[in-house]
Amino acid sequence: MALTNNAISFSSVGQTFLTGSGSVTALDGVTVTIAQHEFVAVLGPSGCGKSTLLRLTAGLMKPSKGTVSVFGKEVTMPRDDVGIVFQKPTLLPWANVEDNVVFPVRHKYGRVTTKDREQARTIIETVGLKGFEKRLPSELSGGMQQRVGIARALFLNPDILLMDEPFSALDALTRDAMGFELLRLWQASPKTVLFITHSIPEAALLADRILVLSERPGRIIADLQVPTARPRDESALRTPEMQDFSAELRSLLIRKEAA
Ligand SMILES: Nc1ncnc2c1ncn2[C@@H]1O[C@H](COP(=O)(O)OP(=O)(O)OP(=O)(O)O)[C@@H](O)[C@H]1O
Repeated sequence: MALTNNAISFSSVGQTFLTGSGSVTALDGVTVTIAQHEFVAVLGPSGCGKSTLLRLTAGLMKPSKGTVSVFGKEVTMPRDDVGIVFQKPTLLPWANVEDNVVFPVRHKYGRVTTKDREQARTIIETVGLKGFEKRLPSELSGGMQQRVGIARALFLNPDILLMDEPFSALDALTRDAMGFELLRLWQASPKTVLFITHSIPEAALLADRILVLSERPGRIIADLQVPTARPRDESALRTPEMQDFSAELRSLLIRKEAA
C-alpha cells in the first residue's frame, strides 16, 4: 500500500437513496482530504448528510458516485482500524461493561482471549470507568454508558475514530466534561477524528478544522481551520478571535437554514 498521511479522502462523492416515493440525494460533489491525526468537526443543518458522510467513511455503505478512501485504499467494507461512536451507545443490555467492550472481538472471532480482557480493562480505566467492569448498562448514567461506547470503539485501537453527535444526548455539564476527556484521550493516543455535531462551541473547542455542509444535498460550503492553539479550555471560546470565528460559523449555518 502506498504510504500516505491522508487518513480519509472523499473524491466527488454523491449519495442518493431510493425511497418509496422517489429518491433523496443526501450528498453531492463532496471532495475533501483529512490528514492523519487531524481532528475534524462537521457542522450542517439537519438532514444535510452528515451521518451519511460518516457511514460512507465507516464502510457501512458504498457511495452512489465518486470514491471514499481510507489510508489510500477505497472503502468497500467496515475496517478494524476505523471505530465508530454513535449518539446513543447501543450497548448490549444483558452484557456487563467489560463484555460490551470486548464485543467487537467476540463478534468477529467468536472468542475472547485473556489478553483481550486485559486490554479491555485498561481501556475501561482510560475512559474513567475502573471499578464498573461488571456493571450492567442499566446500572450506569447516560455519560457512563457513552464512555462504554467510546471504550468499545477504542478497543481495537483504531487509527480513525468516527463520532456521530456522541455527546448530544448528555446534560450540558457532562457533555463539556466528555469533550475535554475526549481531547485528553486524543492527545495521549493521537487518532484521526471525524466528529459530527450541531454545536458550534463544541466544534470550535474540540477540532483543528471544521467542515460546514450546505442544506441537502450536502456540499462542503466552508472548510476552516480553528484559529486557536491547543491546549484549550472554556476560556478559549471567550477570546475575540474565537467569538469572531463562532459568528462566522453561525452566519454560514443561518444562511443555509434560510436558503
Ligand atoms: N437509508 C436511507 N434511506 C433513505 N433516505 C435516507 C437514508 N439515510 C439517510 N437518508 C436521508 O438522507 C438525508 C441525509 O441524512 P443524514 O442522516 O445523513 O443527515 P444528517 O445531516 O446526519 O441529519 P441530522 O443532523 O438530522 O442527524 C436525509 O434526508 C435522510 O432522510
